[in-house]
Amino acid sequence: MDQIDRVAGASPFRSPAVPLPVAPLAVRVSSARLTYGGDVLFSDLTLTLEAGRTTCLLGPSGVGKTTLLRILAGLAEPEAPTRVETDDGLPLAGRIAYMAQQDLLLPWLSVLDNVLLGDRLRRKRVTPEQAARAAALLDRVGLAGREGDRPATLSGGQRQRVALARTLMEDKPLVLMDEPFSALDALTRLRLQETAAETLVGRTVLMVTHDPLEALRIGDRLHVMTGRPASVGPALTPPGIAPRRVDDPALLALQAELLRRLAG
Ligand SMILES: Nc1ncnc2c1ncn2[C@@H]1O[C@H](COP(=O)(O)OP(=O)(O)OP(=O)(O)O)[C@@H](O)[C@H]1O
Repeated sequence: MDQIDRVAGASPFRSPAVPLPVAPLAVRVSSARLTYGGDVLFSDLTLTLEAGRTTCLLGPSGVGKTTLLRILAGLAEPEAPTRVETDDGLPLAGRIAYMAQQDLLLPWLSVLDNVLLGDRLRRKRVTPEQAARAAALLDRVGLAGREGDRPATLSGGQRQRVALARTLMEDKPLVLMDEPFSALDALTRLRLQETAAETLVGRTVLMVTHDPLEALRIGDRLHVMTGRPASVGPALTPPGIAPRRVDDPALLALQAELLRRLAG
């Protein structure tokens, strides 16, 4: 219980969240259609991401959650009449931070340089302020002191934390995360849910997860995706502000409802 109380309270990582000035952005995917080899994965699927809110997407393995995320990221090509729209009418390109299921760290770069990868790819000079922010994020994900190490010397969970720090480092209004905490032990997972919730305040986030309690802790809108062709069910909206306590009775009641929806 002590440990649960601790993770339900203040974050044990030392550095404060780094507030980033981005305007909230609402995004809507509608009439989405995608087929793989004649198999209709989804047809006429709609999902709305409210501005500045965290939407969690759950559903059975293989239903199409990653594919939907990849459509938003511009990495999968949907078919007509799919529409991806933003409330400011501007394209999404260049305004997305994407954390894939695989950590996608570059093995020849240090941990710190992997966190700074976005700026490197944009060929921008890394300022001392950015390097300090990257180091602070590594501290927040529990990797202080590992800045100079290569990814190969880290465990799977540590690599996933570097990928999370890299995603949090990106100053983007839309953040897409595909099972970002799946490789972590239970307590680290709870702590990093808090770090993500605190650091992503004000961003529009879509997070895929298989963990109902995780979705209830940090999601504002929870959707279950089911069926073939798949559809996205109505939102479940946990009360209060993320990160919510794991022992909140309201969350436990909603968890039962979520499991019912997952069971179909
Ligand atoms: N590039 C591809 N070519 C052909 N089929 C694909 C491709 N990508 C995904 N699929 C198929 O589409 C379906 C949905 O895959 P997707 O990865 O989106 O599911 P998911 O819900 O994210 O699953 P999981 O929870 O296991 O990650 C699966 O049947 C998968 O085999």
